[in-house]
Amino acid sequence: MKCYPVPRENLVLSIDNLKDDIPEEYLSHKECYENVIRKGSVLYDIFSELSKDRKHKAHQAPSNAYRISDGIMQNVNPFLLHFALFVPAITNQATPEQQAEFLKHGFGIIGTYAQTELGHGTFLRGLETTATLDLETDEFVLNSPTLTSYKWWPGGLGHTANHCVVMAQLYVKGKCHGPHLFFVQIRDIETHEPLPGLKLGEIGAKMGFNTADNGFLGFHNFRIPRNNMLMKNSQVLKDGTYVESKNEKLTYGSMVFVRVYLLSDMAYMLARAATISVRYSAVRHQSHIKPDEPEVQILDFVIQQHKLFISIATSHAFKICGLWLWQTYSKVMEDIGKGSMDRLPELHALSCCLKTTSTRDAGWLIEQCRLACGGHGYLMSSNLPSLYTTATAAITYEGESTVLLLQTARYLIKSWKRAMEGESLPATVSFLSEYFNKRYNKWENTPKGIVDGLKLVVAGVTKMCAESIQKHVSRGQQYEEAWNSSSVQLIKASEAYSRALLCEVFWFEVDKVSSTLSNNLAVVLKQLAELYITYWALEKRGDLLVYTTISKDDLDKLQERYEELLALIRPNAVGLVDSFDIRDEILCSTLGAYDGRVYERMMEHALKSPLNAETVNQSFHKYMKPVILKHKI
Ligand SMILES: CCCCCCCCCCCCCCCCCCCC(=O)SCCNC(=O)CCNC(=O)[C@H](O)C(C)(C)COP(=O)(O)OP(=O)(O)OC[C@H]1O[C@@H](n2cnc3c(N)ncnc32)[C@H](O)[C@@H]1OP(=O)(O)O
Ligand SMILES: Cc1cc2nc3c(=O)[nH]c(=O)nc-3n(C[C@H](O)[C@H](O)[C@H](O)COP(=O)(O)OP(=O)(O)OC[C@H]3O[C@@H](n4cnc5c(N)ncnc54)[C@H](O)[C@@H]3O)c2cc1C
Repeated sequence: MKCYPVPRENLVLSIDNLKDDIPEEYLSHKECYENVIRKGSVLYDIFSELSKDRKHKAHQAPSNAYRISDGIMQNVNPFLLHFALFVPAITNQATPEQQAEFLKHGFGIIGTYAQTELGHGTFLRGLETTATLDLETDEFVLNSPTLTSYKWWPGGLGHTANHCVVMAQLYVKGKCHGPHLFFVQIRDIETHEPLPGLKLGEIGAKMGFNTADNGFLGFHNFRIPRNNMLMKNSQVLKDGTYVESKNEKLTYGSMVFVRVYLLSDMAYMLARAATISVRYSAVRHQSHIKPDEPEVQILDFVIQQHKLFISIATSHAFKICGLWLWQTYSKVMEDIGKGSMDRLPELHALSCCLKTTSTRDAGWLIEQCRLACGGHGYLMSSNLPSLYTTATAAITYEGESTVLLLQTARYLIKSWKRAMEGESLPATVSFLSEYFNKRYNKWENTPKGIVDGLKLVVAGVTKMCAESIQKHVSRGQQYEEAWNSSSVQLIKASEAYSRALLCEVFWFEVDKVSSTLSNNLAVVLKQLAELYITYWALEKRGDLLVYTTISKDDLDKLQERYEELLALIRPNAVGLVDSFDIRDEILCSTLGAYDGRVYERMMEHALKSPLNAETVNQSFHKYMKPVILKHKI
């Protein structure tokens, strides 16, 4: 076995057979997959060696290896689900004995997380795949009773994984106990052939994520040992006794893990887009500001700064909030390990709204970065289109955004009711109890004043939702109907909550560490945090006018301060994206390379197009010429 030393960027990126002769965009769907498996297998080999001396920890922060693969597999790593969900699901949901058994082959197995079905993605209690206990043989029999019950979407399922964790409805002695997780081998380790009783395949081309190998899987009387049900939280004994979990939602823990991660993931996606677009904007000269002076860097247009600097600030906001949320997650997981689940609802609510806001913001901000680069941003070689399609997939996967915001709203409404009954609330929602005391406080045009104002918006909108639900109930609707009738406002409450959280955590975490930083760094970080908060105060000025005492004059002053901040950040803009420290081989962009040789790189890349291999394409003689000659006058 060829052994690699600990991979560092320069080592991994120096491995020759990890480079592409032909840009990925010129390969077929099948060639793309084969190419990414070729490269992914080299990386998988390196990580396997690296990880041999490390036990699979339940919740390990993403190593920078995850980032290196971004440069090598510009689209998506088909092994990603193995690391992102398959292993965490086992370490999070299986007993220690099961973990030892299922993970004994280490990286000898490649897994995925098979939960979504053709007919159900959001409503997990509606999943149709069944796992029925056979007492006589001490096995579960897995079945896909309908076409809609086929697993559909799991990454790596089509042709890569040989194992998966399957979410299926547990049936014991004729009784359904709801969705549970099962460890299932789906392909022969040696031949990679699908095991008998399975129908496996790939779901076809997508708008992006095309090397993720998302697949489908159908079961026909497929048998697994009873011990293959992940039994950390609930158990099925040999005699068929079902032992309930202390909290049935613990089964959903793997999804919380990824949602928490995605905040940091989006920070990195945005850092790449900001690096590309800001560097390009420093190179690109176009038009004049003063008619009698040369064409300017487009970065000198204030509106260009308005489009781009929010992405720099947002990347830092997501990074800092991602660390904060990760610490919360780790603490809650530790508490659960000690038997306390008190903070699980709070963690679920936080992860739902922050995952949604970070993925949505990453999507539209990356698109804004692309548009700010004009036509050249539309080239695949800029890497902005791929960043966009990869980031926006996250708005849907791991919990569709609308659905997750409604989950957070559920928590806000519960918290509001507790606040109105005088109960004490967790720190992340305690502001709800202070609404009536602070509603008419004098507005302060400071970052803290804005954060307080955004919290008043959350409380005010939540109050309005609670009143709306009550109104519908008093008119005869059931609670669930009243909830549905109020859902437009409920989404608004969650969105406001998420924004207030991001502003608060960003500002106070930066403020907290600023005394430990060099003065220059502290100044610039605070400028970014203030820019972020002021940007969103201006974006949400309508809500602030309704729920706080902010005045038109205050808003005018905020607009002035915002424009001052753009000017203050302008001299450091290129330095700020350089400080993301993303090397060219990972940035993969003709527009964003560190040396600024944009036009030369664009031409070099264009000449790699297969169409440029000859001056006259054969289609001229085969198709065009006969028509031209026929109609030639
Ligand atoms: C090469 C080296 C790599 C190294 C990598 C390292 C890791 C990097 C990872 C980061 C990148 C990740 C990239 C991933 C790529 C793609 C992955 C995509 C995977 C998927 O998409 S998996 C499938 C995801 N599917 C979902 O999220 C489904 C969403 N639906 C649900 O969650 C539930 O159905 C829903 C909507 C919550 C409703 O469930 P239901 O049972 O109906 O719940 P109720 O609404 O009735 O509420 C009941 C009650 O339960 C609470 N609840 C619900 N969910 C949870 C939860 N997850 N945790 C805790 N509590 C939960 C809810 O709050 C309610 O509580 P009440 O007290 O209010 O009753
Ligand atoms: C790129 C990608 C990778 C994926 N990888 C995986 C994977 O590895 N493993 C896996 O198991 N799954 C995976 N998924 C599936 C993903 O988790 C689901 O697509 C997601 O959970 C949404 O479910 P759905 O697509 O069935 O949409 P549905 O649940 O059908 O929702 C469709 C729309 O209906 C509305 N809606 C649904 N429920 C409600 C509600 N309660 N209230 C209000 N509106 C509602 C929402 O607007 C929603 O957008 C992946 C998906 C994508 C796009």
